[in-house]
Amino acid sequence: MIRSINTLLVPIPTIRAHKLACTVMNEQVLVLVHIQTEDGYEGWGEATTIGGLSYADESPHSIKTNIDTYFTPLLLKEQPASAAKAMQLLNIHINGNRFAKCAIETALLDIEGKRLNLPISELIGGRVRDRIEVAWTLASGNTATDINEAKQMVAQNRHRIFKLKIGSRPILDDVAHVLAIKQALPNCRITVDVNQAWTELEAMKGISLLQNGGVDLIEQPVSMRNKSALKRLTEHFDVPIMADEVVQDPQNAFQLAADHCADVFAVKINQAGGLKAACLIGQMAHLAGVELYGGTMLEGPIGTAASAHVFSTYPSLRFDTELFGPLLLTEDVLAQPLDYQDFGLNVPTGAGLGIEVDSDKVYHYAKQAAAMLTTSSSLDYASNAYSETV
Ligand SMILES: O=C(O)C[C@H]1C=CC(=O)O1
Ligand SMILES: [Mn+2]
Repeated sequence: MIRSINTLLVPIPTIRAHKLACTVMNEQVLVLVHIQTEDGYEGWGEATTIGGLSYADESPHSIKTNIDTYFTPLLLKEQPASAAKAMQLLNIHINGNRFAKCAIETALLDIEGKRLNLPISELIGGRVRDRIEVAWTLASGNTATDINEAKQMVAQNRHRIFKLKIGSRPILDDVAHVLAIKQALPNCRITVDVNQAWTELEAMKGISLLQNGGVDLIEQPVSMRNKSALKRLTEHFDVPIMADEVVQDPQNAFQLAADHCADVFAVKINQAGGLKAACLIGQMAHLAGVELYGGTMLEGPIGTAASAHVFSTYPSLRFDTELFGPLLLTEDVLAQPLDYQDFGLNVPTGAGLGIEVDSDKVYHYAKQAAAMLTTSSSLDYASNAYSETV
């Protein structure tokens, strides 16, 4: 029996400004879900989004409000006997809200794994790999700083695959920035993420220059609403094109895979609507001949561990992952940090998520953040996220 569900907003500063086409992040707000059962088990889940409402249609505040107002009363009343039954119940009664569903499913699977003494990866299909390679995103906004950062990462055996965030500057400036980095790091794989910023015409020009410069992968160059443009670009260019924002729930991913709108899918557990949904997307993509990349919504360690369990089950992970979220944050919320080594992350092996959350720290941070919110209104919070982009 579920005894309680607590939803906590935990803002954590980033180690440097993280610049995307749609926003500039200086902190990440983790939405943590803490579920306790009558027989003494506890599970943790996490949802994150990027820059308030600037990236997706759920914000940390909407996720918390919707869980507290709609999910929790339903789950406490119906007391579903398993994570699968809980997700079935939520999907019948609650539309959308994929990020919130992901956080709840993670916490319930954490409990189920602990109860059965199995890692989540074994509950959701079975892991086929214990270690995943992890890319780093260079997004300081400055070419020399990015090159320096990348060289340090390589020297420290931290990362050798890099993703560059572009799309907010004129195309030729962005291309010059990317090609300078590619030339400085000839042995590293370089991906660019345009975060939907280009029109199809701009994408034709930008991708052609990037392809000639040896860039390895192009992520979501055009609007997620323009699937046919994505498909045309995929057909036109040799350089692989990756779909990100457009890959949402399994049904929508099914259509994208069937129509081969992209060469690669970036799968994110939040965007998919949960861990099992993300597994389903991975399996479908694989069957349709679409390659896979383990994406991040810049989750903290809880969401990152959950993602690692999912990606460990994929039959193939040709383009590796970008599960670097915890490394972008100035504070950890785990008693022991995740095990990053040799350019990758070891998938936790313990029961459930296989991590131990420092609950005193997390409740303390959430309390501090709530106190700050009562002194500056939540509207200010939203306008801050907006003003950073302009
Ligand atoms: O991929 C995105 O669009 C979002 C996110 C993932 C890595 C990063 O730097 O931003
Ligand atoms: Mn992306």
